[in-house]
Amino acid sequence: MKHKLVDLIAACPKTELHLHLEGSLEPAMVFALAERNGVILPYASVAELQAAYQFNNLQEFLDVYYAGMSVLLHEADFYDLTWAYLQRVHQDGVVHVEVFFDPQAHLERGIPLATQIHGIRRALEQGQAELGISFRLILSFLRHLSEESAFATLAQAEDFFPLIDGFGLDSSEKGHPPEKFARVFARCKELGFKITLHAGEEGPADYVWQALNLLHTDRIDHGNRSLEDPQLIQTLAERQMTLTVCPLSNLKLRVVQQMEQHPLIQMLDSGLKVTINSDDPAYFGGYMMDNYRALIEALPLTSEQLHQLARNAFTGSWLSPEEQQPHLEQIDALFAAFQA
Ligand code: HPA
Ligand SMILES: [Zn+2]
Repeated sequence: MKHKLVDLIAACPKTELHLHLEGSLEPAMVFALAERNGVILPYASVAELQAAYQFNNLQEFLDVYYAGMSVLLHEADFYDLTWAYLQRVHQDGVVHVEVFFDPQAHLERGIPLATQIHGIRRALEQGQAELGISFRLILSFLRHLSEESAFATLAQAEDFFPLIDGFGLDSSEKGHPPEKFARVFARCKELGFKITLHAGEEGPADYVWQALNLLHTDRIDHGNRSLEDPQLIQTLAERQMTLTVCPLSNLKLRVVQQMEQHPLIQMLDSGLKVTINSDDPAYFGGYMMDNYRALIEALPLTSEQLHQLARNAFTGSWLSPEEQQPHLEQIDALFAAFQA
């Protein structure tokens, strides 16, 4: 039975709404780019690097994540990274992606924004043309840095506004609440951009409240700790706020202790609009279908719940209703055929 549900979701068109491009940097590519760019790595082999992928919390992961991206120097590196990701998720039936990149982490290393954006966009446009994968690109601010740094990055991004679809907030959550960035995100919204904020991954439910009511976010990334606050659950459900949940990430970063304990079904039963995403697939053990497979294995998910998850990914995306429609029709037809 479970394998039939896996086959069903595999056949569906899927969208990924929570993906850090730098988190799709596979160990083999770290080594290939290190060699190409003459970067000396503190690891002797792919296996040794992979052995470092044991995390007790978000910060332990972030330390390895920022170290890993030190091999990204040239436009071609950002292109190769993004193109490898698109080719990989094409195999998983992903037809639309809304991906983050972390420009401050590269600017700090002296990599110009133009280098980053042109490499990423070249791959995204090729993915649209050759793989039929539509996309949105989200510039994410690092919350462990200051709001001034975010404002400076926004100023640098001005020349590239036509190439950017929205702004995000990621990195070390605890001690860096959304309110720290209230002014810069107000400016992003004034400029007409969508925003999506990591909140309630490790940080408290109050950070999710701030993201909603103070920053007027268009989406919540993770949001797991919302479940600690019944009033917040009700508000998120009433507003049909999209939550981008990342099951394998949650397991690897110990947001949940076992996949069997993942609160996904509780979230669905509470009326929350949740979606399935891979976050940093090179570090957390898998891409889109690996996340679905792990959930289907561990939880008593019904086909109705999977249908809801598949639809939420599109209705929670920044595609127009007209762009969503054919994908939703295809999903509905696949589930109707399954249930018949
Ligand atoms: O899961 C994450 N949380 C916060 N920051 C991040 N940066 C990359 N991945 C993550
Ligand atoms: Zn994330």
